[in-house]
Amino acid sequence: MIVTVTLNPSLDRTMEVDVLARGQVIRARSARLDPGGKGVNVTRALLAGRVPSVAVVPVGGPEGDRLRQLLLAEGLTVRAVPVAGHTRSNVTVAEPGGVATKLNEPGARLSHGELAEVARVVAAESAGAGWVAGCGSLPPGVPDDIYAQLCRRLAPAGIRVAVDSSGPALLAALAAGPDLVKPNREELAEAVGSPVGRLADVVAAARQLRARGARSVLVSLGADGAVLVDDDGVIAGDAPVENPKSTVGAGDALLAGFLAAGARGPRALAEALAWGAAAVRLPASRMPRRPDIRRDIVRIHARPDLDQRLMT
Ligand SMILES: Nc1ncnc2c1ncn2[C@@H]1O[C@H](COP(=O)(O)OP(=O)(O)OP(=O)(O)O)[C@@H](O)[C@H]1O
Ligand SMILES: O=P(O)(O)OC[C@@]1(O)O[C@H](CO)[C@@H](O)[C@@H]1O
Repeated sequence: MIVTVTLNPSLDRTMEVDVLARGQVIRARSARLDPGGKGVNVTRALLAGRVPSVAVVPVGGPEGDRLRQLLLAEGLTVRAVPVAGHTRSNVTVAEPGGVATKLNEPGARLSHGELAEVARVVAAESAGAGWVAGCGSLPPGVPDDIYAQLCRRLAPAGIRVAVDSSGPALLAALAAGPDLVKPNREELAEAVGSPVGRLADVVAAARQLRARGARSVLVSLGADGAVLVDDDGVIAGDAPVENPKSTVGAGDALLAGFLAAGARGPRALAEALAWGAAAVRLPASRMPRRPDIRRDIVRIHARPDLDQRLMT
């Protein structure tokens, strides 16, 4: 069982346009609504891969009701904690070739009591779970060390914690020794305070995160694939996609695939890359189902070329 915690879930509205031009009225070719938020997407991907998972989310207002309905319609197991603020709506403007521009709201403030209730539900759901994944940005009112608190609370029970976040929330989590963190290239650069232009920079930065407390670091690198730095060393890989449709949620699918495959070694990295690539071939933040996943396109590099310059 994998429990996901999304403190700042969203309704994700995606509009397809020919070209995004600032200051213009742009007529969208199509619009769709998906349930969103990083942990929510991880549970959606796990469900599609038939891996048991439950999503814990605060929900509020008509937007929160809609989010809950969409999740239930997809067949997710959801523990929705009612809150006073309204669940946010995030907008993606999708251009041809998989170029996505995202506008993410800050999200509704969570009160101290609401956060305590979410924590109570997470603790209850986590009993017997293999992993708890804390994913995404923090809404107003939530302290930066919330993921660190999660690690400290669950570690004594032998429950492993994965954190996919950015900025101060990621930095604070490191100090509590998460079993896994999944930064993308920008989040990694921000965490170490220097750019990562080559694979060698990625590896050095990932080692820094390990030195600060993370057990394993899975870095997602867009079209450049992903790198895993853990107790066993460094492995990298990629899975080329010719016609990317949408990269939104690809990092969540990657994390889901990694956890589903045991979160260690080349097999888990390969599965992660297969799930990430499959998400990129689908529109908006649709999560891949089993038939969408192609393992034959994955390339694993046990001894990656560290001089390699990153493309994306
Ligand atoms: N253009 C692409 N071609 C092939 N694979 C891709 C491409 N873009 C992303 N991927 C796959 O998806 C994974 C996640 O992508 P990325 O690094 O953009 O994650 P992210 O920024 O965390 O995404 P999100 O926050 O939207 O979930 C990559 O590690 C890779 O496996
Ligand atoms: O604002 P955050 O929490 O960083 O990211 C939220 C979000 O952009 O992430 C998901 C894709 O990974 C989307 O479903 C959602 O809109």
